[in-house]
Amino acid sequence: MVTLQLTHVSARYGRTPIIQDITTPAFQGGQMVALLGPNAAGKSTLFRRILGLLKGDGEVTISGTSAERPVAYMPQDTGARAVLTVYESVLLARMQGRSLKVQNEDLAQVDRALDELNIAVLGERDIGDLSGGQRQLVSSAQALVQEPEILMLDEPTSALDLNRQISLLGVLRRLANERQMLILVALHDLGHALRFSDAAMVLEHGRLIACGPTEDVITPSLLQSVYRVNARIEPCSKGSPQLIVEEAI
Ligand SMILES: Nc1ncnc2c1ncn2[C@@H]1O[C@H](COP(=O)(O)OP(=O)(O)OP(=O)(O)O)[C@@H](O)[C@H]1O
Repeated sequence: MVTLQLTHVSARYGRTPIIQDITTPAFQGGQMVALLGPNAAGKSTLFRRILGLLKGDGEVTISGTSAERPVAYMPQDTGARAVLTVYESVLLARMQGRSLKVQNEDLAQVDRALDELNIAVLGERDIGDLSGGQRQLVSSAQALVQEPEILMLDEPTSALDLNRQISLLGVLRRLANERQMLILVALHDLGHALRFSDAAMVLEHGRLIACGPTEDVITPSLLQSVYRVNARIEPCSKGSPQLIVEEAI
């Protein structure tokens, strides 16, 4: 099974340190891990460091994989401008790093990714003509179609309506289990993190200040000190934890 572990990981832009000394337990395939923290905490920077796009001290250890490209990444900026249809753009994402010849399996995986995300009807549309939310779902499909063992998504729900936010996170949750895929997902909605993720990591000013089972990590005191809101967490009638925000402080 794939695992990902960070040991004293740092990253900088030029001379400015952004991420500092991050050490995590070994996250495993099948887990959904929420990457949390306020704006500018360093979430996207940590993704880039894990991908090897940024250098820095420390070790990013990925083990238990035989794939040449075990990681797929959906960046936050999904400003797609190429003149491609949705189907072509997802197929192109699939073919990155593979042989040039498109096999039936590649086409089947494109259909599967579009179906999973409920966007098969958009297949023939030009990506440049899509709405922001539609484009964001296509970006998720572009990452998913690569059949990664580790899937990293940077705020994949930020442009989606409520139905699609819940649907997407539910699909990801299921796929993590079915494919024993490790999903790392940056989220601003802590209610979604509570509902869908097994574990959470919280960054503040580039440092990891909490990491563990989500319900242990998202507490009223963390909400106060890191997110600067007064909030409480109460079970809903079905027993799952709900976040109730009272005020910004
Ligand atoms: N290319 C860059 N060059 C220099 N500084 C950068 C660069 N990209 C990001 N930063 C800085 O690094 C810090 C962390 O940014 P990052 O995008 O990782 O935060 P984030 O937690 O993903 O934020 P958000 O929730 O707003 O998306 C910020 O202060 C940002 O201004």
